[in-house]
Amino acid sequence: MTKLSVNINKIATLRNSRGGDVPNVVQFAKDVQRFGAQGVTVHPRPDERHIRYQDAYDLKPEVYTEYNIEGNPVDSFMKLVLSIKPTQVTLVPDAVNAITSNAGWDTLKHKDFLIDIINEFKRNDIRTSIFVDPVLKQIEGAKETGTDRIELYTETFAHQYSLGNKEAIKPYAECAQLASKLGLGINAGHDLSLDNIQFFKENIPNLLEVSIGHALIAESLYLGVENVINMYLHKLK
Ligand SMILES: CC(=O)[C@@H](O)[C@H](O)COP(=O)(O)O
Ligand SMILES: NCC(=O)COP(=O)(O)O
Repeated sequence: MTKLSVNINKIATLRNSRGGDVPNVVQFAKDVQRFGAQGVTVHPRPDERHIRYQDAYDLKPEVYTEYNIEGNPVDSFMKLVLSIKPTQVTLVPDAVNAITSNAGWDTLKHKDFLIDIINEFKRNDIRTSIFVDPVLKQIEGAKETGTDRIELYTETFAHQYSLGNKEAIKPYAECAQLASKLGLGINAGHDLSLDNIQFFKENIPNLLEVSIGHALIAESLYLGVENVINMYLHKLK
């Protein structure tokens, strides 16, 4: 079975656009777990434009499934994760001003840095995962860092699949096979959706967890809007 971890960054983005507390991110996390999600993911960025550091603390007592905190291990992020002690930390090399994550780690170039950071989290009993492109030598490099898991960066797959190119799964399947052989756990995320998730899952052996945010929230709007319009119409009769 592959676990679904719901990335709730978009809920924070919507809340922040009005400055109040609607929608409430903690309530949303409680609800997705009640509906069956097996994890909650947040990706706090230093500018806190999406999820805020305080949200990550507030979520800690309410996330009774797997709590996954993603981000670039700058000092403030390290401090946050080490004090919350989530189930898993996913290291992502995102630039401060990037709209969203747009590349995996160069695990060869940053090997020593990653080893130090991963050791620190493992000393604190936090499972580690590192965000990587589907490139075999990067998986081998990931193994050298001592990480428990990798997260395959699925943007290219999702884009190519939407264009009808099913061959785009190949490098992911090859990397997953290698990762399994090396004893690395396999997560995946970025732009996974109701359209592509089944095909991805069927072709990736030993897929432990996917984290999904952007598409899942957009799909929830579409799949829920008819119901909400009808509720308004009913009250306006
Ligand atoms: C690590 C990753 O794949 C990203 O998708 C990220 O977690 C999403 O974060 P945003 O919602 O802030 O773009
Ligand atoms: N790690 C990927 C993630 O948390 C969600 O990415 P996306 O579904 O918002 O693209």
